[in-house]
Amino acid sequence: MFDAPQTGRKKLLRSLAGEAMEVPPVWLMRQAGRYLPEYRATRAEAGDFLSLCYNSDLAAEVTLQPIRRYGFDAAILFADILLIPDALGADLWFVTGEGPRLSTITGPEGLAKLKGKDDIHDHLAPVYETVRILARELPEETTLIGFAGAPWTVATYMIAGRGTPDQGPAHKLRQEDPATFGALIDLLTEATIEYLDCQVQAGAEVIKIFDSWAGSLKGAAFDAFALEPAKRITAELKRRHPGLPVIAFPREAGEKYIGFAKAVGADGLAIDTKVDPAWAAEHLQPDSCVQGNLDPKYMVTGGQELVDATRAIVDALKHGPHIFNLGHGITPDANPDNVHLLLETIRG
Ligand SMILES: Cc1c2[nH]c(c1CCC(=O)O)Cc1[nH]c(c(CCC(=O)O)c1C)Cc1[nH]c(c(CCC(=O)O)c1C)Cc1[nH]c(c(C)c1CCC(=O)O)C2
Repeated sequence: MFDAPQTGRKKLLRSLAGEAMEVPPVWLMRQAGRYLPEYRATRAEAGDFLSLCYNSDLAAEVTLQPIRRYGFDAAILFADILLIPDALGADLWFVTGEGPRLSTITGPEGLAKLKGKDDIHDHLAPVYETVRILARELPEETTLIGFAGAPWTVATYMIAGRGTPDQGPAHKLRQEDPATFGALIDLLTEATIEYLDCQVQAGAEVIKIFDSWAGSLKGAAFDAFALEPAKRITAELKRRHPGLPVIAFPREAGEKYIGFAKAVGADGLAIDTKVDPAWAAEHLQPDSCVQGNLDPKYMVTGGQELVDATRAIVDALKHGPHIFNLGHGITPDANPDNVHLLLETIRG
């Protein structure tokens, strides 16, 4: 931690290597999204969200749009965490205004219908091609982030067949049929390793693991199904690609954020809006680069409140490695001008 400055290296990689910076690197979750008119136009051209994900040229185009408009320090591959279940054979579709729908897994028969961990690549080839295009086309100072959902979060959608407020169906399977549940987590862990390995081979420089529903796992279940899979994925990716930086995002982990990055072997830890940045500086930054955590609501409302909240986060985290981001994705009702205000506040 706190290495000597490595000028010349990309800013985001310097933060992940442990360097504290006066002006932190910045990117936003969902920075390519519906709040941008150019995204809405490209999405209309693609037809629907999934067609956009699997159209390499258009997916690369929407990834580049926020980089052109704002000059963020990182671009994140445009794809979705649910492409893995799609590749494994769980039919996936999106209902406009509602969200994802998939076939459900309620027992061993549902699991048996899925493909193996090595049978996903034909389906995911367009994603790897998107990464290759981006590796060629991004400005040299911009870091390319690849990603996947964490096994638990992806499993919650595969088991319920949709998003759920409390991940109830996944908790039920976990408790009532631990063999099926455990086998699903193992399959997802192994498939995710192969998927992310291919993203890195195609040119992704950093990997982020999104565990959006980690907070609904408590105690030993958190350790077994949020921490352990992230640790397995990180260890295997780093074995295959020594030096690869990994960012973990066990959203709403609360006290369980403490020690998570170290236990997993992650270089960065993304924090949600509920975490106090001063607490993160004290408890999390000694172990890892901290990424976060402005409330996305400020991107809708803007003004002096946005400026003050942004400065408070930068100040609280400036003595250690920090990547500025939101605590969750930017929303479709965000005002694109507020992103300029955010960047002026951070960069001066
Ligand atoms: C749970 C989850 C999903 N997807 C994702 C998560 C984990 C993070 C989180 O909690 O937000 C992650 C995700 N989704 C998307 C990305 C691309 C990278 C990025 O911009 O951050 C990433 C990293 C694009 C997307 N994924 C989705 C959109 C909106 C699609 C559109 O209508 O154009 C985008 C830009 C769709 C999506 N995808 C998913 C849902 C529940 C929805 C519907 C909700 C919504 O419409 O906002 C599953």
